[in-house]
Amino acid sequence: MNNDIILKAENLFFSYDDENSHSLNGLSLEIKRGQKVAFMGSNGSGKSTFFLCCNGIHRPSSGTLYFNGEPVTYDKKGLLKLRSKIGIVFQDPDNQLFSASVYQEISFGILNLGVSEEDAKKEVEEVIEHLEITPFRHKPTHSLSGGQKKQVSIADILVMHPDIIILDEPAAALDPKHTTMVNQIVNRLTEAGITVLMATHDVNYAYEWADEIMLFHQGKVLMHGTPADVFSNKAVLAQTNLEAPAVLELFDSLCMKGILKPALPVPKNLQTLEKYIADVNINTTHYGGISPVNMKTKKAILAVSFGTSHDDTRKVTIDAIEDSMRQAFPEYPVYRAWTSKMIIRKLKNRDNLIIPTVKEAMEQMMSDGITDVLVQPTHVINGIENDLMKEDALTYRDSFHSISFGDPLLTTEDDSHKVIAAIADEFSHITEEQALVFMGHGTTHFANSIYAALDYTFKDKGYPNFFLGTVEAYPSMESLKKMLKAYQPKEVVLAPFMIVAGDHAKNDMAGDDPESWYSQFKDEGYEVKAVLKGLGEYEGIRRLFIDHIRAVDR
Ligand SMILES: Nc1ncnc2c1ncn2[C@@H]1O[C@H](COP(=O)(O)OP(=O)(O)OP(=O)(O)O)[C@@H](O)[C@H]1O
Repeated sequence: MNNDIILKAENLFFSYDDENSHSLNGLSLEIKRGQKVAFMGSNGSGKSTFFLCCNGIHRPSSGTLYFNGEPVTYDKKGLLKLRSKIGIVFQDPDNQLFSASVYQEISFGILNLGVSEEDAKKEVEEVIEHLEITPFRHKPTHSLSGGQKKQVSIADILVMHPDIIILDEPAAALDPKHTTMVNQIVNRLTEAGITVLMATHDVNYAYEWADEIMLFHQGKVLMHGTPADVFSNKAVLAQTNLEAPAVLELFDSLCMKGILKPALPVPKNLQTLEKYIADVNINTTHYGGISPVNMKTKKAILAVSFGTSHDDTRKVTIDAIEDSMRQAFPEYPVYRAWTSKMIIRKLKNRDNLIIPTVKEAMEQMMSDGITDVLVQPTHVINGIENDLMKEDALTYRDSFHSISFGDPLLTTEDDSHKVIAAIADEFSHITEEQALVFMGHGTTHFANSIYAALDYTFKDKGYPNFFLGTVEAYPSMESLKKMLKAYQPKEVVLAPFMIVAGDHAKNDMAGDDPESWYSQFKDEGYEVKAVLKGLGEYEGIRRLFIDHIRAVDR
């Protein structure tokens, strides 16, 4: 037998009553020397019964138990040897402690082994000191606290110099302070090279402590392996009524949210997870998948737009933005994706033009061997479109080394200032007698508030005659009318606050329909002029998108 294996069970059967119900039901397992093994599984799955077979309290009806490679014989000599080398610390110390004084209790076993009183005294004193029993060593055992009794019952076993210590739920009924103390003692046992087998229902403790988990189910081992392997097997956990440890659950959900990279080593404890979180740059836009080891980086930009069916405006807006990306990043191929399925369908039917969705573009990049994706939306705000686009892209997070997201146009305060500067540049000819009124789209998403904020910032930055309203939300046409009445311009100049000058700009803003902004402002008595120029046509806006890519290109 492999010398590393200290204990081996081969097809053990054991029944308490009739032969039809087996508490051990063909149990086989191997324990490596010096390991910390957590025995887990639902109540009644056979853990304690196995332990009792290990020190001869029970004898398997069939099968063989090997200790240090030798089959265990359950005769008197065999049992004496077994009990001196494999010690059990029972769950309830009252089932174990029977001597009146602490000293008598600890020395009982070793004296029984035939060790001289003098040598026994030396051993007992050592254990008393090692396990910090000195402060209560002169108390009668019955008056000790639960934690102190546990210390003495571990001392009982430790003094025999066992090769294996079995602990049955060592922390049961202990308060947190005593649990920590017992855990520290257990750590010292393993540091001393003793093989420790522990039955526990505490998944969090077992996950962090154990080298190996033995998962019992109906009298045999259902699964064994490293804590990470066992606890990530959801089917096996469900079958044995176990929950995943909190640290794993938390790690999983932080990966799902894209906050941590799934490629990180699975954290062994909360401290490691805390470190991962501390290392996250809260402004991070990076999501990672496969390991970069030995992988050649091939980066690409994915420009994601809502889309437009108007070719004239597309050329000077979306196409122009993508062209400036190519110019700014000549080393990266630029891919296109649109988020409006309706427009994609329309172009396919009308012009037989195929525009990829985000998912299709991600697939294409995968097959082109792209390893790192810089996704740059041309969306104006961080609204629903942007959220959904990110979700779609992140479906592929495990297929790329990294996926990074540049911000939509209006994200930070600095963006607002730069957008205003770009507008001021574009409309430097606007006089005080004119009101420049922008039409934004508007949304029910909370990000809509940026429109009103920008309108406020126009004024704050010295442009009292710049106004921003939305077609679908606040600020509405009604608010604009009130504000213009207060400003009293001679002429209203309308312009879209959208990347393209498409349907909304052409119809809702500049159309002849009585409901259009053009008609409504006319009805209010203003001279009205419409400038059909999408934001994508402004050089300053295109530059801002490039800045946003640069910010996430690491
Ligand atoms: N003294 C006994 N007499 C009869 N049946 C018993 C006895 N002890 C245990 N059993 C039965 O043997 C089976 C295995 O019990 P065992 O105590 O070994 O399980 P366990 O995994 O240690 O459970 P727990 O997590 O509750 O400690 C159960 O069906 C139990 O009812």
